[in-house]
Amino acid sequence: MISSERMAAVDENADALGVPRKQLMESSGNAVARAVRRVADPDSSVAIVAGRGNNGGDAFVAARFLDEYDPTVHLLGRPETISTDIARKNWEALVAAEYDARTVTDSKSLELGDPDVVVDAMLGTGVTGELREPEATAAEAIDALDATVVSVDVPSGLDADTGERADSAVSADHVVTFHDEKPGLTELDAEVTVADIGIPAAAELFVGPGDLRSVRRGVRGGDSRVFVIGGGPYTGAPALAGQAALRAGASLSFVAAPEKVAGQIQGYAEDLIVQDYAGDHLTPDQVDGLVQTAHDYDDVVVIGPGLGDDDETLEAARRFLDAFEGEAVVDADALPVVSEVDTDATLVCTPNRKELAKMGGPDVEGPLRDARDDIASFAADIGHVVVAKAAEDVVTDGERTRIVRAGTPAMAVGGTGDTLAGVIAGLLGTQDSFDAACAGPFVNGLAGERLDAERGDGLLASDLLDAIPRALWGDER
Ligand SMILES: NC(=O)C1=CN([C@@H]2O[C@H](COP(=O)(O)OP(=O)(O)OC[C@H]3O[C@@H](n4cnc5c(N)ncnc54)[C@H](O)[C@@H]3O)[C@@H](O)[C@H]2O)[C@H](O)CC1
Ligand SMILES: [K+]
Repeated sequence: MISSERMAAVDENADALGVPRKQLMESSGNAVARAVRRVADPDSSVAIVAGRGNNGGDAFVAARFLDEYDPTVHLLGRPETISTDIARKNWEALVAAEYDARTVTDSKSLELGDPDVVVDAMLGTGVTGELREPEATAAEAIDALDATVVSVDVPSGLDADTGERADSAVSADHVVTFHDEKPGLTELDAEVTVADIGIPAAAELFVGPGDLRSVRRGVRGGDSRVFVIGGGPYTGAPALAGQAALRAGASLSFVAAPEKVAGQIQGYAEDLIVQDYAGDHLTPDQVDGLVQTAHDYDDVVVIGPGLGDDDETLEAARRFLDAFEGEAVVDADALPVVSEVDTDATLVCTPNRKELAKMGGPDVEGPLRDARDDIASFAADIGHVVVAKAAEDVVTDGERTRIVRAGTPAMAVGGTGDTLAGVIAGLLGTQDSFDAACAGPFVNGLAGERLDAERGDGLLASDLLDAIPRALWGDER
């Protein structure tokens, strides 16, 4: 089962892996032609009714695989209004090859005749709202025919995710959908075929540029604040995490740190708002105040960077996680307490392989990706998202598991885990925790790749900070 949003991301990931959409369209069209052949007799007449998007594009391809039926193709609109170049190229190929390809500029001139089979390729996952003209009249004309209706991807007018039907949605006898079942088709009274269109499994397993589409929309539309609880023996880590969160879209970034080091942390970056508490390390008596602040301001918390593992500090981290009910990234020294608390918070844990074992997860020798099932069952046990960090990261919420290949050996330097924790936190405020956990290491890794390409080795974690926005936004703005 796959949602339209995820389908679009997987399409884009396939493209990035070298399987372009035009190739997918060719496979889609071929699958539609096979379905027509299954329901048609050798002397059947076939009419194709196509819209102006890729749904129509699939049918233009199908026409080329149905030569023996000499199909009539009706494009609902002028060719210059075809909305994608891959669909337009397939239309132009039909015209150049002298198929019976007709353009219908007004619904009254739609002449379907009396075909035995109709291919409904007006609207697929791009449909929005009630059917407009000429699709609405065309849908009624299709339903009025005594023909077998084969719908491309979804019956036109049906929402692929919810199954909601627009008033004049097409009633299909058969549906050929692509790559995976669509939630909106489960209750449909029609024969549904799921056609494999050659999308590599890697397009779903490896986080890719397609996974950033929804993340960008979220960041653009959102407004999140991050609250780093870190610092003590170390001062750089909370500063890197706090700045990385801003670079990934957080609007404000606070750091709560012991007064002994607060000034030093503030000194790293004026962009951080550093709040100090008494002493030189986190102690349990600070916890209530920190929880109150985090709840009052609905902050995404990052707990752990540079915190230190003093017994009192670990007890404080335990109490914080016990009481906190929001979203938090847990990193570094705070990780071992996660499996000791029963928290209502939504956590994203970011252990490296040593920390993974230390927090009760699998003790993995080789590549983490080979142990992804064990890591997934650990995530399911603790009920939180786990980002197990290595050359290739494993991200899992216990059900879904993705691998992040982005990054370079140059990133094996102190502090890149802190920027990662900050990037995830910066995204968490506006994303589902699993999506933020997948996008975070991908963006952090892309930033490292770009810097490595530009400068070669000697990369510093602090160099990543201003490369994060470009990695997140790509050439989109
Ligand atoms: N991996 C895959 O699943 C692949 C799917 N393919 C096919 O692509 C379509 C989705 O194509 P898209 O261009 O995004 O949108 P549509 O063709 O569904 O429709 C957009 C088209 O229709 C117009 N429109 C939208 N709403 C309405 C309305 N209510 N009334 C009238 N017209 C409407 C809009 O203006 C656009 O022009 C998917 O379903 C698959 O069939 C790829 O071909 C291969 C990979
Ligand atoms: K359709």
